[in-house]
Parts: sequence; C-alpha cells; structure tokens
Amino acid sequence: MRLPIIAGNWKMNKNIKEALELVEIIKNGEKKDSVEVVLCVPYTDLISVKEALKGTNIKLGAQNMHWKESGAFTGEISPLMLNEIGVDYVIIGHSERRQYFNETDDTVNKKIKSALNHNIKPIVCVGETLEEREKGIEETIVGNQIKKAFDGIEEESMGKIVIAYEPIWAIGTGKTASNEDANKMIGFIRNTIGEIYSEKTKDKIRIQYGGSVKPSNIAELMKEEEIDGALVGGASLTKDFLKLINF
Ligand SMILES: O=C[C@H](O)COP(=O)(O)O
Repeated sequence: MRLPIIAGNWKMNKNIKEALELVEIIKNGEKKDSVEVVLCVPYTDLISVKEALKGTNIKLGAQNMHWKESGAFTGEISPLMLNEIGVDYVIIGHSERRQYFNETDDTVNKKIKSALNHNIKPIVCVGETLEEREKGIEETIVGNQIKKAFDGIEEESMGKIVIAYEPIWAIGTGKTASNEDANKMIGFIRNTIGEIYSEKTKDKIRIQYGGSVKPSNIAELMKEEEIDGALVGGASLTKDFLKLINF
C-alpha cells in the first residue's frame, strides 16, 4: 500500500504575506491522515512557511536546487542551504526548468544524487511534449528520461524518491490527460523502474500525476491503480488545495 502524496507547486507565486495566509487556511482546514501533503514554495517563502508549519505534519519542499554544496554559481541555492531551513522535499527536473533554464537529464541526475546525499527527498519530474505524444513516442521519451535520471542511483535510495509524470501539454492548459492515459503512462514508468531495479522497488515507488489537476478531476484520477498522488500547480494557490488534499 503506497501512501498518497499531494504536493502543491506554487511556482513563482506568493510573497511572504500571501504565503502565510494560505498556510493558515491549509493548517486550519480538514486533512485526512492517509495523505502526505507537501508545499513546494518559492525560496523566499521557505523560512517563513517552515516556521508556520511547525507542529503540523505538512512537509516543506523547494522547487529546485544546485547539486554543489557551495561555490561561484550566482543565483543558485545549494542543498546545504535547504538543509539549514529544514526542507523535506525538492522538485527536480520540472518541465519549466527543462524548457526555460537549460535543465538536462544530466543535471537532473546530478541534482537527484546530491539531494539524496543531503537527505532531501527528490520529486523527479518527467513528461513528453504534445508533439512527442502526437508522434506516438511518449514512452521512448519518458523511458529515456527515467533511465538517465536514475543512472548510478542505488536501489536502497529509491525509497526516498517520488516521481511526477507531467505531460507538458497538460500543464497550466486546462487539458488533463485522460485518467486512462495517465494511468497507462504511470504504469509504464513503474515497469521501467522495475526493469532498472526490482519488483519490490517497482511496487513501492510513488508516482504522481501532474497537469491541470483540480478539485473536479482529482477523485477520478486518484481512483486509478497506478496513480499515487498529484503535483499541483494552479489549483494549489488557493483554498481549493484543501479540496485536493481531501480528495
Ligand atoms: O508542478 C505542477 C505542474 O506543472 C502542473 O501545473 P498545473 O496544475 O497548473 O497544470
């Protein structure tokens, strides 16, 4: 039995005041115990949100990090800096970082290794573009992303990994992959993990769906056998997030 994990990715939204207002709403709202909840907030909100989450079981996540501990990397944030704040999770390889900030399979691999070495749990994002799906090569693309992401990563670390399947054409577009398509691709990712590691890791790894998840579609998505949670963008920015974590 895999514990469902719902993560809000606030992206580049919310100043500290707005962040704390939403955290208050989430803290005071209903939340079932059988779901792990993560808030992935901008760097500038991390310290305040960490403080506000004290005494709750809501986890804190960053949206990216550099793989090095320190150095001349202007504008970057290191795993040690995230450790100092007490960050639990970090999103790695989000498609927006791959698309706009030159994130590659190689940097994704380095970041996963570094996060694991620093006890930060990676939420590793993979997904195909619309063009790739129309060509029918989504499994080749996503399969390669998975193999490269986990290259050289020991099986014993895989318990700390969460994978997010996010078809790029479904992000922020209002278009959700059908439940069947999302379930099929997540099943494919699970099988790929099984081929790289073992049946045990295949069954244990948690794989989320992301892309226009909202209160009206989360329950159906979560009924699918392979889907263990959601990585939510837009709908995590309001009190709607409460409906998502109580799907
Ligand atoms: O990280 C979250 C995803 O990019 C999904 O964003 P969205 O829910 O706004 O489509």
